[in-house]
Amino acid sequence: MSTRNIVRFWEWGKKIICVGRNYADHAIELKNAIPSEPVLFLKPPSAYIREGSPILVPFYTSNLHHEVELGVVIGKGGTAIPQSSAMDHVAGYVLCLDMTARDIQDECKAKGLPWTLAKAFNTSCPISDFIPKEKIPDPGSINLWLKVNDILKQSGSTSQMIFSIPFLINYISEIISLEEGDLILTGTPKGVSSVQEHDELQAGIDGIVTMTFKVDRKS
Ligand SMILES: CC(=O)CC(=O)C(=O)O
Ligand SMILES: [Mg+2]
Repeated sequence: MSTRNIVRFWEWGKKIICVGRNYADHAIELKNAIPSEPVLFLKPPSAYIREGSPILVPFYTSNLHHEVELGVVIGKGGTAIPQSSAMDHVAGYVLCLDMTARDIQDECKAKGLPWTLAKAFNTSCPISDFIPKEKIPDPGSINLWLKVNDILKQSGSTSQMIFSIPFLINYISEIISLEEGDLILTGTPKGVSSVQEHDELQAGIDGIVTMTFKVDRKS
């Protein structure tokens, strides 16, 4: 691993690779088929925000959704990384929100267009502090939750993921080489819902981290 400080990986401008429909209960709530292979899409590094900065509602949506997800921070790059050594490439984790303009995503799906406008806008990837790998010995068995204005909306265990973290690292790195500082969003459990200007989103991983973000509209 390099001497760069991985705890500020979001400043490096590396890739954000997102996995969709990785929890059957979420695929079902949106009436999507349960995938037999991972569904992948990308966000640009300009999507990152940290606590203290607001989530900005894009002007073109009237249905912005939260999706709480475990993010995997890559510490050592590679291509076609075998599942057996995949966890050696992980530096740590972050809690992430995959903010999604659901109305636009539905339109894109209907027209067979990519999800860029729905998923990749500025502020669409709020993240927590970096969590070193040692703090989560079993990332396949942690509980993620999200509240909107103190009301619990999402609560799910990473044990419900269809594709495990080693499987995803292998699958993604066969297609897109992974680099130090890349982030993989591993999908969201059920309970996604609409957020409005002035809402407060609080999310956490039980016993590990919490984070809070306000929703605002660009003036
Ligand atoms: C339907 C989606 O938006 C897929 C997605 O991002 C997920 O986490 O699942
Ligand atoms: Mg998602």
